[in-house]
Amino acid sequence: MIRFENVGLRYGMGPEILRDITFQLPERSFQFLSGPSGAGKTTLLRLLFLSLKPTRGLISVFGKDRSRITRQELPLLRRRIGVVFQDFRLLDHMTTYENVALPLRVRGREEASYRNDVTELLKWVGLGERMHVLPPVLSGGEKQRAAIARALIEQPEILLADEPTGNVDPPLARRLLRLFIELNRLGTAVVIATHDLGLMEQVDARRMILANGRLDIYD
Ligand SMILES: Nc1ncnc2c1ncn2[C@@H]1O[C@H](COP(=O)(O)OP(=O)(O)OP(=O)(O)O)[C@@H](O)[C@H]1O
Repeated sequence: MIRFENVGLRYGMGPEILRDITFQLPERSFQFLSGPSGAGKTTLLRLLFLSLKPTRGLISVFGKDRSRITRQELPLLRRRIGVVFQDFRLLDHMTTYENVALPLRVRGREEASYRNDVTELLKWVGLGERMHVLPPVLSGGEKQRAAIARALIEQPEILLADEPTGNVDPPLARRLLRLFIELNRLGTAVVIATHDLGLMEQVDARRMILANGRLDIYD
């Protein structure tokens, strides 16, 4: 679904953060992305989410050459990729339910057409009882799950999660991981960026390790 060939990235005139990155993200795959702090994990996720352009190399997304994707085409392609950001990016003045429903509302969908889907998804992530509260009242783990639900509401083909277990205790981290595994079983390709070796040991999945700008892949 996504292919990188000899991709390089630098911010402005700075040093090359990513160098000669080559890998594929197959349909229905499950992979971890790891590496020391500052190695470029978030940067690589931003390239996958089409919010950055590579400074060299080729990226192909759903069969399209990244360099030929127009601004008009971006929203439609991004809808096929769900992202859970490190800082959640929930809107504090909207309830959990409204945050999750927002991508659909923005598209002009009638609430009656999605109310059930949003409610079911919130139950699935364990927030059935918390859907009418505002994010500032949620715990870190609850915010995390709300952000996951929002990323999934449009049934993306790929889910990218940046340190999804960064702020939660080990039992909740295991629960989130089970959620990602279940999602993957249902057909979504999952990429989890994490420092957490313990988390990676719990799943037999491909590991992509970034170090010094390069990517090593362990199947
Ligand atoms: N917008 C930006 N402008 C300039 N440099 C940036 C920008 N974003 C990130 N960097 C630099 O790129 C490098 C990689 O950062 P990135 O956030 O991708 O790493 P990371 O592996 O996700 O780190 P962490 O594990 O700490 O989140 C760092 O040296 C960082 O300072």
